[in-house]
Amino acid sequence: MSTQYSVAGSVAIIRLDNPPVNGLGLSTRQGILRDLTRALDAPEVESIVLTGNGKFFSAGADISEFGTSKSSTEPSLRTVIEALEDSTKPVVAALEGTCFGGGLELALGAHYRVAAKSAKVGLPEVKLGLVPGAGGTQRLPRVLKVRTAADMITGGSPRTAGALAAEPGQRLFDRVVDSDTVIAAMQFADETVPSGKRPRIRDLEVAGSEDLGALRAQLTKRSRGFAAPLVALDLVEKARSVSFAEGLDAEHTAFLQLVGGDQSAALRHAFFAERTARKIPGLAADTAARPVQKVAVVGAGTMGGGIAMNFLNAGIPVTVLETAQEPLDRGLATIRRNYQAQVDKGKLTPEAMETRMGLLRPTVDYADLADCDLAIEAVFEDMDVKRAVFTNLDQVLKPGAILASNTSTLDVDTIAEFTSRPADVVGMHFFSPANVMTLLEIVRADKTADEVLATASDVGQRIGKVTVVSGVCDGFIGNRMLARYRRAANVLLEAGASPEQIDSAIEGFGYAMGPFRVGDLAGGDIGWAIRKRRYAENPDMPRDEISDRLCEMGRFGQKAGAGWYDYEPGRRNAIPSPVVAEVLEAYHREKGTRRQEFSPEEIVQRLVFALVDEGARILDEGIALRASDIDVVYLAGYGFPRHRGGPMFYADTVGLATVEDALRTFDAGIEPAPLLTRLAKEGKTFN
Ligand SMILES: CCCCCCCCCCCCC[C@H](O)CC(=O)SCCNC(=O)CCNC(=O)[C@H](O)C(C)(C)COP(=O)(O)OP(=O)(O)OC[C@H]1O[C@@H](n2cnc3c(N)ncnc32)[C@H](O)[C@@H]1OP(=O)(O)O
Repeated sequence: MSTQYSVAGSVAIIRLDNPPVNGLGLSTRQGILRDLTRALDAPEVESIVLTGNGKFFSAGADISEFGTSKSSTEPSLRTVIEALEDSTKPVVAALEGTCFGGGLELALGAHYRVAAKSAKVGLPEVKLGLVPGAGGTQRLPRVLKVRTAADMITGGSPRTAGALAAEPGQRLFDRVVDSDTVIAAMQFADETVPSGKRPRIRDLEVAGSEDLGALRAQLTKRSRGFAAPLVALDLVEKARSVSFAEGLDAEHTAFLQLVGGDQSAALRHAFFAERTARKIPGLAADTAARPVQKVAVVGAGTMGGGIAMNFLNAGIPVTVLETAQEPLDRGLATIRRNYQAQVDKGKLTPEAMETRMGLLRPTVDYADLADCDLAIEAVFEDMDVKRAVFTNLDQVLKPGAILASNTSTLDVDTIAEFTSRPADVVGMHFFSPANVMTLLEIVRADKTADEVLATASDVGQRIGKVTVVSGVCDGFIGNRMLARYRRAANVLLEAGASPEQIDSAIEGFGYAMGPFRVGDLAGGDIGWAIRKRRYAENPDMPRDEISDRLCEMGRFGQKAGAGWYDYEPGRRNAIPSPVVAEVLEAYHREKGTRRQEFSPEEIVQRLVFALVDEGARILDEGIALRASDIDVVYLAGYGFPRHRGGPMFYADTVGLATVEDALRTFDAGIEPAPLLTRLAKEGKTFN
């Protein structure tokens, strides 16, 4: 059983002990009931303390049990919670570390709660496409302001016990301490708990009548088809209008409906996929990451500055190198300005900002990098420039240091050959803005050593990134698939669809922005320059005629006040453009083609299945280690709707045979990826 029982004086202590996070799986639920019975039967025991292991009270229900018989095998979590409530001896929950989901619901079943001020409590079920399913929607509004409870349940973000205890009228915590929480709970049980009094949250009324209309409007606007937050809000509002028992039943019904649905399956897939992506199969068992205590960043531009901030935020000293003092000063000023903006918004204290800036060492001299354990190059995407940088790094860095390139388009194998130590070279592809985007592609070159790969992955996680290993190919995983996605959008445009039709269809699927609104945001000038260079290098290359025409008109997007859409001065809302409409009409007149009509469903299929087809090729070539890694790349780095699980998971839910058939229909000239065809034929899935 996954609990430990002990008695100190007249207090029984039930300690959850189910590594790694005290998930409330069946064995833990059984252990709590067994120990509770033992405490109730022990004449020397007058009160009971329920606690965790210091780092975790509990991370909630065992998510891996959902979909198995264990999750609905008694004792259910509700049964355990009701047993605590009905205990004839007072139960005090001692909350330390993380207390999430079913873990908080368990604590709400205790008669009293003593928490460490730093304890983090939350109901993150919506992030899994669920609602709290063991009374959280009905108990939390009885001990906090309804709006606070609603925000926590519909948003899923945790709060500290210290912050919640400061809320006027809160009845969630009976004590919040800075000292040892279990001892404080024992003392509370011994000295403060009135004999015989065992208050139950379920007997309280929901206090206050705050209007939740504004929250509902906000959730509705942001939902983009994602159901759980609004279902959760309905349940919180129900807590005000029906009996506790009725509310509990409504919650249980809602939970069962959501846990059996596609959106929760997708989000649970995403949760585990991100954690699986950290694991690199095939590494030698004794592979250990090298220590990284000092980092160098070469290039203080937008990417270099953002990359440096990741390490400064993690308390890791950074030496930033530029070729000359002026760009170096400019880069440092940008970093300082970014931190100041966070201070101005109250997201960072001035002291923390100065601490981070104090870890930053600027230089124009490569010799100053000699003591760094990892150097990350973030300079112009030109192989000659990379050669110069890596030649210098190879000359100055100490043996064992790791040389990483942030390149998003160039061959890391080639870059490795610029050095005398190709085994120490790896790609670390950050996404802009590098201090904000969570995805980090770790690019494994042919000669990259196992421990270098492990180190890059480990460092990525230390700075809070979602890391995915990619092999070397043009665009690695994400950008290679993006090129297919954009091509599919252009094919639709050339066949007759408008930018707004395409964008609104994919945004209805759940993307925050469609490809043309993204294009206007990013700006069309850089892409145009790359296309012109490639046209010159390869005259037979098919032209992106419509895009080229808009660029020739100076319509580079928001920065130019016009692009695929028109924009009012100083505003960013995209307005369908008569000019673009005329460009499209002229294009079809010149081609002698009739504009075709496309349903939103077909538009979505064409764009998403193009991602799937390229993902299948990437998987088949071994560029990606797992289909779920591809999903992680698209969820963490490319705005794929999280409640769809990623392109490969989505294809699994649609059915690979359906995907293959559709691809053949859209373009008879393109043979779907062999892996896709093979799996479809065998009735299998990617994940
Ligand atoms: C289909 C029919 C089903 C019918 C069911 C009927 C049953 C009805 C009863 C309903 C009861 C509902 C109870 C409740 O309302 C529901 C829940 O509690 S859902 C879970 C809510 N909790 C969460 O979402 C928290 C998820 N975890 C995290 O956010 C983080 O893990 C953390 C807790 C903040 C810790 O972060 P880190 O320290 O970074 O650690 P990791 O994230 O790397 O995790 C370490 C390790 O643990 C695994 N893990 C974490 N949380 C869970 C979990 N809740 N369940 C299972 N496993 C978990 C994680 O995957 C890692 O594993 P590893 O990669 O090391 O193998």
